[in-house]
Amino acid sequence: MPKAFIALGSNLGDRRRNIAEAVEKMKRRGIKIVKMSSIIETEPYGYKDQDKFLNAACLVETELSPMELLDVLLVIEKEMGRERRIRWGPRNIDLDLIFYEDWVIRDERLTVPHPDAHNRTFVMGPIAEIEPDFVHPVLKKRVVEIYRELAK
Ligand SMILES: Nc1ncnc2c1ncn2[C@@H]1O[C@H](COP(=O)(O)OP(=O)(O)OP(=O)(O)O)[C@@H](O)[C@H]1O
Ligand SMILES: Nc1nc2c(c(=O)[nH]1)N=C(CO)CN2
Repeated sequence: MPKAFIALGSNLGDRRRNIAEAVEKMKRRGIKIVKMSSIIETEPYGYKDQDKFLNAACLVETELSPMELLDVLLVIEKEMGRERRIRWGPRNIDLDLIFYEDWVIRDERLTVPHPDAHNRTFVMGPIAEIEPDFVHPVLKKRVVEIYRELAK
């Protein structure tokens, strides 16, 4: 079954509960959670004037196509009442599709690998924790190496 990595983030409301709820919702929609990273607290990236985030990542298995998987993630965000206001601003839940197998997708609705993931310690750290040897299909580097370079 195809494998994908999903990054989760929350900086509004009960952050830990929001992450747990999003994971439950993915399971209920038939997405198999193979590995779940630790949940870490991180300083806001991009738009800095906001509260700290909790971030995590999971490795999933799914028969959904990348676009179908994205749609499920967007539905879950919507069900959880997420409102889109500021780019890179506060949110109760953010679900990003980071990798889907070793596919490279450049569609107007979906870019995989996520185009900024390699610049984010809060994405590379959790993925490196669960699957350090996974190779970024564009950069051709292991995620643990990308993470180490970011953390320097
Ligand atoms: N790999 C991806 N994962 C999630 N969304 C994506 C991806 N590639 C493109 N998108 C598109 O991005 C749109 C906006 O996403 P979102 O509001 O979460 O952006 P953001 O969280 O502010 O920024 P970022 O994606 O850089 O974290 C989604 O509706 C989706 O169509
Ligand atoms: N630390 C951290 N910063 C962020 C995050 C996030 O998940 N974690 N998500 C954002 C939305 O794109 C913007 N900034």
